[in-house]
Amino acid sequence: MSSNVVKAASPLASAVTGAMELSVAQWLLVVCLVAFPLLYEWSVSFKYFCKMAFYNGWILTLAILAIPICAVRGRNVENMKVLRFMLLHIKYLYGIKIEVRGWENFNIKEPYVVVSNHQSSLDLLGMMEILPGRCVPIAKRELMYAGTAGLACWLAGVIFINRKKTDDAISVMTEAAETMLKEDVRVWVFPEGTRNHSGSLLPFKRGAFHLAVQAQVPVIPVIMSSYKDFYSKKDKKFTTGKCTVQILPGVSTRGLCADDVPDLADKVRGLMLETLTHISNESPGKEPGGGH
Ligand SMILES: CCCCCC/C=C\CCCCCCCCCC(=O)SCCNC(=O)CCNC(=O)[C@H](O)C(C)(C)COP(=O)(O)OP(=O)(O)OC[C@H]1O[C@@H](n2cnc3c(N)ncnc32)[C@H](O)[C@@H]1OP(=O)(O)O
Ligand SMILES: CCCCCCCC/C=C\CCCCCCCC(=O)OC[C@@H](O)COP(=O)(O)O
Repeated sequence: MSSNVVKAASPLASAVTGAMELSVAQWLLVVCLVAFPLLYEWSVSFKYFCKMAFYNGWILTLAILAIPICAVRGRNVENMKVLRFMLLHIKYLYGIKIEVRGWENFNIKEPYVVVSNHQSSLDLLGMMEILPGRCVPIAKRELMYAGTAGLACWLAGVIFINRKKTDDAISVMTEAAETMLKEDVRVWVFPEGTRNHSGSLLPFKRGAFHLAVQAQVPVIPVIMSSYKDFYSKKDKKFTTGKCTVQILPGVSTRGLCADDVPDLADKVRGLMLETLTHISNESPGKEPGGGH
């Protein structure tokens, strides 16, 4: 008898469950199709979080494609080209126009050290726009553990340093000076040592300049203009916009020794700060050196 009741109730129960499932699905659909775009347009910070989440998610996804391609060659600086070409389109997805000035300053055959300002993880876009051949960035060790992106970076020869252990970091960079010459490799360093979105430059760490002096290669400063018009982590703002990337002429280190490093670092920082101020304050549409 009781089994009959269960039998009779079960079609009803499954109908109720089905209706509930449907309504949950419908709710999800409403959230996705209506609430999400409304919230996206209405809330500047929601848009910011979505765009940043997609940025990181998309890089992690692209890395899944990049890993097998890079793995064929093993750990090799030539793999940086693969990452570069896979990342170049992201600026279009985000409506960021990048204007590069001073390309000719990269026309040096031998190795050099690139130093650039570091505002946010979006710097990756400016970096990939101009990354010279056989050039690897120096990155904090934590990035190596960023899932698929970390593995892709490792395969592309990114040099990881442990910022918590100065001696280790210095010995990795000293080794890099030898590798640069032996294997004809260029190195990209963010001498501020951390992200800085103040519109100015933090005091420079000296590792990049020791590296250049030890290898006796030029330092090429690269400055990416302030993102303030389209991106602010503090205000949770992320719109479309324009960024100017200026490559400055190389600063020679020939004949310099370790004692000259502080002056070299100060000189390069001065040049970069002047350029950063200049390119970040140009009114939109105005050409460099314009004003007539
Ligand atoms: C398609 C899919 C793609 C998937 C993924 C794709 C993703 C990416 C693609 C690749 C792109 C990756 C981009 C990654 C960007 C990441 C950027 C970063 O992580 S920035 C953070 C790390 N970088 C740095 O920190 C570099 C700058 N730092 C330094 O140069 C530092 O000096 C140091 C790290 C070497 C040491 O720092 P610290 O422990 O703070 O000590 P200091 O006070 O700076 O130095 C102590 C003294 O030592 C002297 N010194 C420094 N270096 C050397 C050296 N090489 N030789 C001799 N002496 C050295 C220094 O001058 C100090 O002495 P003093 O007397 O005070 O001058
Ligand atoms: C399964 C593990 C999942 C891990 C998820 C990690 C999510 C990260 C995903 C993608 C990585 C995007 C690569 C961006 C490269 C830019 C790196 C960057 O800008 O690092 C910051 C560093 O320069 C300075 O660090 P701090 O400002 O000192 O802090």
